[in-house]
Amino acid sequence: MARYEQVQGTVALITLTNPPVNALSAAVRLGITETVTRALRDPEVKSMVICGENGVFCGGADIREFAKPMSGPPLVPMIAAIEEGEKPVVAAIEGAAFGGGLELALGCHYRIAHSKARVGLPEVTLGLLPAAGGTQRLPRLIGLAPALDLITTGRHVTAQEALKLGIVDQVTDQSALDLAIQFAQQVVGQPLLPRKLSTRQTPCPPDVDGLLEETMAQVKQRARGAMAPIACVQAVRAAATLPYQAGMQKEQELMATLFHSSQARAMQYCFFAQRAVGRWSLSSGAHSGNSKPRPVSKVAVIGLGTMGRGITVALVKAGMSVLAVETNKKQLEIGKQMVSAMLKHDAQKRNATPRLDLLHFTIDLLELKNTDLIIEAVFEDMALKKQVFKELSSVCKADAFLCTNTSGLDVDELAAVTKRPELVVGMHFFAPAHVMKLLEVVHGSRSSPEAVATAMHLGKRLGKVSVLVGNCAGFVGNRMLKPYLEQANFLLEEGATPELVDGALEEFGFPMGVFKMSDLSGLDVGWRIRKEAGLTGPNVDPRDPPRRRQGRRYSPLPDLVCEQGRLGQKNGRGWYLYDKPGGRVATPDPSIHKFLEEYRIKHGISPRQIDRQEVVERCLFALINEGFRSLDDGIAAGPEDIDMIYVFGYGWPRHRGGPMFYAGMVGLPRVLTRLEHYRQAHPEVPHLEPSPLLRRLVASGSPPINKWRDFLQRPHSQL
Ligand SMILES: CCCCCCC[C@H](O)CC(=O)SCCNC(=O)CCNC(=O)[C@H](O)C(C)(C)COP(=O)([O-])OP(=O)([O-])OC[C@H]1O[C@@H](n2cnc3c(N)ncnc32)[C@H](O)[C@@H]1OP(=O)([O-])[O-]
Ligand SMILES: NC(=O)c1ccc[n+]([C@@H]2O[C@H](COP(=O)([O-])OP(=O)(O)OC[C@H]3O[C@@H](n4cnc5c(N)ncnc54)[C@H](O)[C@@H]3O)[C@@H](O)[C@H]2O)c1
Repeated sequence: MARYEQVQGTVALITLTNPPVNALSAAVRLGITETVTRALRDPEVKSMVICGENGVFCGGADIREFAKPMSGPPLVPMIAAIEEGEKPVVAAIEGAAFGGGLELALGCHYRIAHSKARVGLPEVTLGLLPAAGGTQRLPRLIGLAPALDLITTGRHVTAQEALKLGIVDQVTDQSALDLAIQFAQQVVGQPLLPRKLSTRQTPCPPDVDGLLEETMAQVKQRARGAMAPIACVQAVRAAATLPYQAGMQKEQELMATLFHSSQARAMQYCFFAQRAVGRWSLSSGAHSGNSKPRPVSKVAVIGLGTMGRGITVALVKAGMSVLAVETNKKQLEIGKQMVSAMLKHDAQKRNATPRLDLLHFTIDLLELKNTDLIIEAVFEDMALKKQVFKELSSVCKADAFLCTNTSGLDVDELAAVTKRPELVVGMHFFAPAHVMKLLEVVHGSRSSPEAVATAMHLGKRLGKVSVLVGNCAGFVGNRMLKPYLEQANFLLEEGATPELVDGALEEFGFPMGVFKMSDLSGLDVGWRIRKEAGLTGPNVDPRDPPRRRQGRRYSPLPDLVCEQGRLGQKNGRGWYLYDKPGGRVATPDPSIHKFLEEYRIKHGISPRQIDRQEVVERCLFALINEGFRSLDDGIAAGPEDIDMIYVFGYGWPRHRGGPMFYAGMVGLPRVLTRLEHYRQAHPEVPHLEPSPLLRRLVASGSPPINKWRDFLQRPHSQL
């Protein structure tokens, strides 16, 4: 797994050969150990170059091995042997050098990178820390502050930035390997000691303690309960305050705690799940391996509201030509100003030029005749969307794909008004669409594999995690959100406050609780949907008691809050009070507390003491329960799809792996028992009735998550 050659007479070339990313499996580590030993012993060899096959240096430790018993030579002594050897070693970095891959390169005495290469220590995103000396060598090389940044965020660094930071010694547009071989010959005989990072002092600012304290405070706030970023700061602190060997000891101790943690398991599950959801399949037998996307170069976006603007920005940033359509000149001008400002702002942050040349604006649908793919983002109104789809079907070229960004309307109903239902799919972006990484691609009953493949591929081009889902009200994400929101409202009725509920959910790891999130989205959005569904407003069945609708318990609290003119952040008053309209700082509002008290008195409810555990269980187990139903209905293909939807679209903390993974961690029998308990206490809430799939899984001994698919009633039936 490591090839050995002698080149240019005196250079030993060691090539890592473990496709696709040359991960440091046991066999690769053995290969490196043996070849380095051979090169050090061979008197003809004066220097060495280490590179990776197929244009990738190394993707780091083999993550798949983490779940198995350790075998093969460990990384730390292997890298130490390279650094301690008395022959210069040059790392030729092409493609990527991540995690253990960069740590291996840091053990080498010199690093040459190709201009397109990227380096980084992303272990923190896997719930770990760089434990092959990365936390000790990188600070010694580039200084305390930049090392803290790189290691606690795990961000990828371009070759140019790596050169600026001093991580690499040279960058080339030509072959990094050729330059490294040349370089390896030139440095023979030069003193090696200064190149051995373990012998250096970490460059530190005068107030080391101040920097470390400040970083720790920031990291804790960002971490939302994740342990790894905190351990990263502790390990890097050791590089600034302890001798190298003691620092290495600290690194190992901290890693030992993280390595077996449930958080690390959750984050590594996310790593593979993110890749697995790209491999979609349909009940027809079509799948990502046998269905080709059609090339798309010209895209149109219909409607430049909140979503249309974000989608347009995302498309332009991906280098695509976009025709943006509005209803009238005034709306078009507003949209144009906003999109241009967003692109300029984004370009400024990246020190780049905004690609305004890719943008075209029109109010004339006839201009769409050459467009390859259209994304509709007009108001959430079925009649309007049908009218738009009918027009699109007649003006666009016959093979153009027609996509809708609807949050939950029936994609089949829209497809039915067109002459090409097979080319209609949902592309459900999340707000803000140029920032959020999730894209739900909705497969209608007549969508062709080519349409699915094209939408999934377009999502990938936009840097999104595309997840294929079936067509039902709310698809997967919003369908599961419904019982979650419902439970939160019930908890308010029963005695909780918005800040108690939000506090519990934020402590769990969400960036914001359900009421803050609703204030941010605008409370009128849900109000409008509930009015249309006949849950509030003039269409309510007059025979329904105030807290019952359509045969089940209903909380009118959100409707009453809207009726008071409290629409959320946009007008400065919602479940919380804001400093100003559009303000972001939420403060608890005594008038909301008073309103809740009066509501309870009016409806004869005696408030109870509600604890955080109940909040988490009622809100999240209800959501998870709906996840099991979505799986059993064939709306979601597998638990990984649901988990990626929640991690990338709804702020589910990655270190808890997603709702379905979390259910497995809590234990399916416990989730079932608690749902049964709450269902008994609230018999009028059908969402709390445990799903048949959950019952089947528990009855079968609660198999691990990767076996759940075997228990589905109708796998993929809606896909
Ligand atoms: C006590 C024990 C002490 C241990 C010491 C630890 C030392 C160290 O600090 C820990 C680490 O290095 S932690 C590691 C730190 N390193 C990282 O976090 C880097 C992780 N990797 C990446 O970020 C990306 O893969 C690249 C950017 C490298 C390539 O991107 P791209 O070109 O878009 O390709 P792609 O689609 O992403 O991947 C292609 C296939 O390769 C697979 N695979 C990839 N890396 C793997 C790995 N390390 N392993 C296994 N497999 C890995 C991937 O799953 C996929 O296969 P699938 O069957 O389809 O699932
Ligand atoms: N806002 C969100 O968080 C969110 C998230 C995901 C999906 N969605 C969905 O995206 C769609 C758009 O939502 P939004 O929040 O951007 O709405 P919005 O009200 O902000 O914008 C809708 C825009 O469509 C324009 N429009 C209306 N009819 C049109 C027509 N015939 N031709 C061209 N333009 C027309 C309007 O002028 C307006 O600018 C909806 O289906 C919504 O459910 C919204």
